[in-house]
Amino acid sequence: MTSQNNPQKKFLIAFLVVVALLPALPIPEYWITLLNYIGLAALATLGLVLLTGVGGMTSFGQAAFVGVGAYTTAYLTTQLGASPWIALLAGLLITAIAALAIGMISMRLSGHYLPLGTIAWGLALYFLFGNFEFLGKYDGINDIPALTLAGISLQSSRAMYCLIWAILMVAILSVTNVLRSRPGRAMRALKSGKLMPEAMGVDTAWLKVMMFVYAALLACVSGWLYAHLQRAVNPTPFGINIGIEYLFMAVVGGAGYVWGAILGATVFTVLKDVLQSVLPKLLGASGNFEIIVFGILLLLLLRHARDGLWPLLRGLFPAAPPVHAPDSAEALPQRVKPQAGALILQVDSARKQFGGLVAVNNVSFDVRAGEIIGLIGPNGAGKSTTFNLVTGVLPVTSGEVRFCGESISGLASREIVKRGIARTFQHVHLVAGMSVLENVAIGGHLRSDFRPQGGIIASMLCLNRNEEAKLLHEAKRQLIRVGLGDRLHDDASSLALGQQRILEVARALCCDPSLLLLDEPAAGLRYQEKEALAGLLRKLRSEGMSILLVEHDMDFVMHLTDRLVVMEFGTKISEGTPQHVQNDPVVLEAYLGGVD
Ligand SMILES: Nc1ncnc2c1ncn2[C@@H]1O[C@H](COP(=O)(O)OP(=O)(O)OP(=O)(O)O)[C@@H](O)[C@H]1O
Repeated sequence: MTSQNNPQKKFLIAFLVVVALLPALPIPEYWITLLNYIGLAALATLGLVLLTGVGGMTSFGQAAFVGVGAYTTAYLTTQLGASPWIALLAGLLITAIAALAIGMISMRLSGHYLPLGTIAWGLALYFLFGNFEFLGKYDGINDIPALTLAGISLQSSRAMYCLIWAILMVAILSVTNVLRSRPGRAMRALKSGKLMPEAMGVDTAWLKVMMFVYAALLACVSGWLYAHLQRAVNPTPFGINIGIEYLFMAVVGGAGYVWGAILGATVFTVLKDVLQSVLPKLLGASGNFEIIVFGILLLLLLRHARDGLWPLLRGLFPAAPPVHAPDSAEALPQRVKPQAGALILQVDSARKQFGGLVAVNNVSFDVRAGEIIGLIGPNGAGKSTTFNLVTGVLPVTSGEVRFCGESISGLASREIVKRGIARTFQHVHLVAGMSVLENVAIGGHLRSDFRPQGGIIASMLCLNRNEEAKLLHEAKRQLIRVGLGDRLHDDASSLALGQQRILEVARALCCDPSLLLLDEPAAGLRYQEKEALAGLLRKLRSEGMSILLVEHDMDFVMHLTDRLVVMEFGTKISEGTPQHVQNDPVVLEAYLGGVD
């Protein structure tokens, strides 16, 4: 541990001591009960932080999974006499299966269809609880036994407080561990869309389902605790309006921050409690007036503090230490690179039609190992479309793309990067709020000992230290290689555009590619930045890297590339050395409208 993280550690220890000592202090029972409900709500909200705040997937159905946990233990303990701890395992299993099934359908929805989908299954589960005879219909199930742990009864609310907050702290720690590791970096990358994470080898659809299951399991534990605290369940606390309340807590606390779950749950629960007792007295009538106040507060919050309250308070607390790369670590395995001059990429009569428009018309060219090839042409010539055919963003209409002799036509981006083609983007795709080092580490997503689910579980339990050390060390090595070794811990979005593009090259290098594909790397760069980028690409070529770049900047490509492929109206019109292309009348005609 460095001295840098000592204040953070001290703050955390102080917080944990306060949380642990609270039940021993002469605090009124009422406050302990309120703290219990805050803890339960924070646990369910933590799942939404992961799902909505980190992953960008809005769910109104979180309360339904709280219900699954609560009803499973209520039924098994009262009707079958099962131990509550066995019932917890059963609840987790049922939740995992249900969330897997629901997630596989709803996580594929995008835009407003996803929240609508979550409302649909949230309502469905609510009515299921209320209509099954064996679950007591709308009356629910009573006489749920109190929990016992190692022979000690947890009947009192102070005893339940200890269990609820201990579980909440473990959950916070597990989510924090995940978010600071390989699968967590992929999760954090999801918010900006799936294009970049898929290009780094992330199976985004599966990762979203895993996040959904993780969030549902947290809700299930909250429901299990609720049932044994309340000793009775009915469908009301698991309805869609409570799902909206959890979402409200996540937004109020700060949907992108794990500690925002506790803050949001505290603010909401306390405010609701106060408003429910004050407003009827003030207005002289009974009713759910607090909902009107919450609506107004939410509007004000979204207007003035979109990221919730936690970012406003965060400055008062010591910052979390940045993720560090170790000075030495075992090297990650590297693929065997093709011999210099070997044919690695063959674009063979590739054609792409968008309806009646032929964007790429039977284009053929090759790339050999150790070459820099430029793909140029006027606006609308079909360069980006060709780039997308090679990187798997678009499928070819006809023709073939082969990499190292294997056909890659029709493969998804994440399959193509697996084979050794890594890319950068015309409009840089970096994860804001994440350090330069962690952004580059996303490139090493596939270079892991763990498969996706295994990776999440290993990260939760801190079993991934060795893997993380190797990965972060590799990211640091690539950053030093491209000349950004002194910016490791800066926020990636604080870099100048030229450095951001170089960062993208480092991230692509972290994929261990045989071929680098760069989409307009010089776009928007100043002269010195272009010089620095060209110098880096020459250095990579001298180290044996093959590079294919799409570019508009003639000066940049003429001084850098070994060969150029020129396109116009979707067709290849010339190919050869920069000198040859520069003097080709067909090219001059395309660019300047004639040799004169
Ligand atoms: N998804 C799409 N749907 C329909 N038409 C498209 C699509 N993508 C590209 N096109 C069309 O295909 C043609 C080639 O576009 P493309 O973006 O590949 O050209 P480009 O050479 O990269 O141009 P620029 O240099 O301006 O980016 C254009 O006429 C464009 O409008």
